[in-house]
Amino acid sequence: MFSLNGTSFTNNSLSGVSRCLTQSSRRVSAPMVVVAAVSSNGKPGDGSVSVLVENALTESAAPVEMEVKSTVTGGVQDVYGEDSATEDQSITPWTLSVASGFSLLRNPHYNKGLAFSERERDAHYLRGLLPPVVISHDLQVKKMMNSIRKYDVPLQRYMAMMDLQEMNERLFYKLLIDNVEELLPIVYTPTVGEACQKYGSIFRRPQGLFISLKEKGKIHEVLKNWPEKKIQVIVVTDGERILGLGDLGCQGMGIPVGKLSLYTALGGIRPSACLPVTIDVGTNNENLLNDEFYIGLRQRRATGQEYAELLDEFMYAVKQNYGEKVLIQFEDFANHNAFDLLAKYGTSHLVFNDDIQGTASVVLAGLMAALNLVGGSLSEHTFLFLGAGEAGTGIAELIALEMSKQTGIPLEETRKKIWMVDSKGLIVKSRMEMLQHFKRPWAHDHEPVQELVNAVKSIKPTVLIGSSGAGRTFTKEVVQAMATFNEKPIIFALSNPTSQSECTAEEAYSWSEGRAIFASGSPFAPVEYNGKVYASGQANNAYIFPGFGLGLIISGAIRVHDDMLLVASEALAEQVSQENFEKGLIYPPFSNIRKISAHIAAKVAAKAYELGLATRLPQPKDLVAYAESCMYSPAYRSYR
Ligand SMILES: O=C([O-])CC(=O)C(=O)O
Ligand SMILES: [Mg+2]
Repeated sequence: MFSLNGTSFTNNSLSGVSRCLTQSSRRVSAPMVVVAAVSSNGKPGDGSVSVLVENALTESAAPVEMEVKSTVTGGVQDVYGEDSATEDQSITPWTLSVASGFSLLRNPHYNKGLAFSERERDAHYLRGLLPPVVISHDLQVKKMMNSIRKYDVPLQRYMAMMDLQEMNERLFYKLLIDNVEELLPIVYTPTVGEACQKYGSIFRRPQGLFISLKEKGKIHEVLKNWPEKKIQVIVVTDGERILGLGDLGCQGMGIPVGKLSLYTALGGIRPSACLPVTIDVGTNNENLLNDEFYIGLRQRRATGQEYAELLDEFMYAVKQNYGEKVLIQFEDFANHNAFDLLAKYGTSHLVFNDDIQGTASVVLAGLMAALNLVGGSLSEHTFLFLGAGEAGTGIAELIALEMSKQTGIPLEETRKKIWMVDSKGLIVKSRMEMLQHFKRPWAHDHEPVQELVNAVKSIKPTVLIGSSGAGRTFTKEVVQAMATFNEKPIIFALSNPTSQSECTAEEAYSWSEGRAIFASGSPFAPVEYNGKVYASGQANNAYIFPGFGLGLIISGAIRVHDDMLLVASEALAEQVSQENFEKGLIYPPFSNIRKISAHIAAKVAAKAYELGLATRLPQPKDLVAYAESCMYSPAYRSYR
């Protein structure tokens, strides 16, 4: 037992410490959690207890350290844990794990490797377990980047990053944040796509929860097996449409893991609040079914009622375990489920489909910015999509909505400025009967047209967007056609990873004689054409979802609304500087992403308050500053 500000606590009631601190200390203003309480003399018994507290929302703000003189009779040494009670009293108030010595070095959340100070080495039984040198966090980053750069193969770099995440979480995030432009293509598209294809062979330790048909009826209990209790964001896939790579079944797990590492690095959500989930209902991928190293259920995909029941059980178990403010991001579901799931759970849960809504918001932002280069308003442009799935129709709908808001013209009319080509050609009224429901709003009056190039010549779009998942479909003829009737054709090749991109940056610039305004879903290196260097933007939902999620969390939003997507687009477009425009860029550099995310979060949160969907009251006055103050920092905490 020990006492703090006149209140006594036992080992297992440390949650009380944070409440006491929150109530009584003037140094602690935001909701705080106790993250470590240790006796500084290193022995059970009398001594002083040093308590570390930090912002309960996102493990942000430099941790406040308080020295508390007290009597420790129960041996409160080397106790680490997190209090989840600050936010939601219904969740188990205190979880603790004991780590010192060797096990502290093996615990990725608390391990600092060679950065443990002399005092910490004494206090935590680390003497002899580490070589004598003590190095700084910055030097650790430099050292790690040095060794990662020695690998020539991107997948090896990916595996080195995953190993680091398992070894020292704060070093992993500092590396990612400090070198975001270099490491994004490793932990995210395109390399994450290859990692998913080979996930069975490279799988080492679970990084998220696998919920398969075997877990039916037990999902509530399965969620309890996850070590973290205070979850704020779940990214879930069923692996049926991983990027543009198709059905990768259970091996799709790389996607939720990658997306959530960006939630932390780019959006400042604390790692322990993130839960990657893969729902395994089987796979229709014959290669995987015949692969002896495949890690998923060896059966064809369950569909219909069996599928719906598993998803339903999952959705309700999530709400039961984590409350109604947990954000569930659907990722890389096939079209036929993605739209239905969003519609079904959009009114009962805080859900967001990144491929439909996140992609839409990022593309709309790029278009808003591109208008600065090409002129005209959104409704003066004509759009043609190749691919009428989640991304294509999601983007189209958001563009139509924005046009309608800007002009007052009804949505049914603004949609007529947008055309789509799918695998059967131009979507036209005569095909209506045979069309899936999400394609129907885009069936306009026109003769049937089979080929994309003929559709381009006939519709004469000012903007061409590829969202088909099929690579190399913007041929020379297509790009040249765009360049004949547009001074500056806007061309977005959104499909991922790079192998599925509709065309390369080099093709877009050379075939349009350097006139295209080009952006792609996966990154391309700058291109030299006729002595001039062209850098293109990455129209990837990674610009939006981290800040969007942060905005929902800091406002305590209970539902996602389309107007939040529109303000997120505006916030992103506002971050494109004059200097960026001068280089022909329509997206800001990723190196500014945390600032960008804070701006997106502030606008999304403001919209949540305006719409009456926010529950965290009162509304902070300066939402940008508040968002920034809530963001997770990978700085090491000192354990004294
Ligand atoms: O993951 C990415 O790079 C973008 C995305 O959501 C997808 O392609 O499905
Ligand atoms: Mg996706």
